Amino acid sequence: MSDVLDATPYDALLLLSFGGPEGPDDVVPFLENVTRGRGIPKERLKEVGQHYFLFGGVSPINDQNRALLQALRKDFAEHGLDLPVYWGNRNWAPYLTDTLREMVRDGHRRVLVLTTSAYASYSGCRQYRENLADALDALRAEGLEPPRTDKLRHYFNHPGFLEPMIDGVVASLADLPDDVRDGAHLAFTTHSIPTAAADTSGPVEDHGDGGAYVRQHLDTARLVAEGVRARTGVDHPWQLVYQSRSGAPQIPWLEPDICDHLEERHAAGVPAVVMAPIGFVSDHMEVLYDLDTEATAKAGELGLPVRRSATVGADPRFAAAVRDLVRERAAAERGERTAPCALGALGASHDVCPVGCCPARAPRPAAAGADSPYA
Ligand SMILES: CC1=C(CCC(=O)O)c2cc3nc(cc4[nH]c(cc5[nH]c(cc1n2)c(C)c5CCC(=O)O)c(CCC(=O)O)c4C)C(CCC(=O)O)=C3C
Ligand SMILES: [Fe+2]
Repeated sequence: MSDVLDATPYDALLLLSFGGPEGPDDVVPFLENVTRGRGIPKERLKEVGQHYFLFGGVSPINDQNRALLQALRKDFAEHGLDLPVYWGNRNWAPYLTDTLREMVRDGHRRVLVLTTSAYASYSGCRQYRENLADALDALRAEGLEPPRTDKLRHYFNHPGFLEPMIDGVVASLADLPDDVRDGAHLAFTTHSIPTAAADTSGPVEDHGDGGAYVRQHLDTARLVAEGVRARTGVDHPWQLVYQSRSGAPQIPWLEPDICDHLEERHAAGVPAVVMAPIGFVSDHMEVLYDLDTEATAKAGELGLPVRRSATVGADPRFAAAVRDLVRERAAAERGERTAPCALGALGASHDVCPVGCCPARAPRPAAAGADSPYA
């Protein structure tokens, strides 16, 4: 008997991502899409526009998602998982609403959603769910019956997400000069968010003290550091630090920033640092500019050797992890008992975001959660 993976009751997977510009003319409209109603200072927007122009106005994120799409389709086909995979973005073409419309026209009624964000937080989870709700509303307004959408759980602690990052850090360490390698510290980086958003991230019982956002990242960081120690035999000191801060300066965001951290490590006599962007799924613009350009230039001024390790991108192990998450969720929806795969101290996170999970500053409808207005 050939192995067939049952995705029932789901009939399609939607890869839901951020989106990014694909040429100079896209940059300003893209930034307008991202920042609509978010209160980002004009100066910051000009600055971030320059980051994109430095790379010809092209974010690598769309090609990275095309590669992930291919990796998922290949993995599913090779493992008997008959589930078509679609791709839509929050902030740039292919837009989520257009993709969902195509999915409905293709007859899909039960859609499983994979976001390119592994952790809890308003920006990394609920905002995707709000945009999903907007898209479902748009379809309804067009007279189409919106499909039911469910979101895959956070995968920060899935081995298929961790293992490629462990490889990445090991490779970056190997790339450092021999005389500084063993003394290198690891700086695990993620997107800074307002501390108020961090403190209310995840389910209500996790709120306070950085919330699920910080706790999940600390678990990922520890698992990667342990994986690296198992491979190299060296216990590299590590810290979780932040990057890509925006917003008004008087509002507190998570700190320290990677650049301040590099300065502090250098002053403390640390001989080298590997920057590991565990907060991101691919080497997109926040990685290419904020780490490879800005933080690397800062390290250069200090004379501190640094390397930046790779994100998971389209690694086949990540694609296999997605297949595992689909299998697990489909079985759970069918009422079967499953053993969710998750490492670390926190265990597998919830399948359905509960009421009060990662609340917005101004409440808006969100799909694919316990407070969803949709079935
Ligand atoms: C947690 C988080 C993730 C990780 C989870 C996930 O991946 O979703 C993430 C990813 C990304 N963020 C991205 C780009 C931007 N984020 C911005 C602004 C903001 N991000 C925030 C948070 C996050 N962002 C926040 C709290 C803001 C402030 C405004 C607000 O409260 O909404 C801005 C506005 C300008 C600026 O201020 O930087 C831009 C252009 C891109 C695309 C990169 C590319 O093009 O390759 C990606 C993948
Ligand atoms: Fe962002």
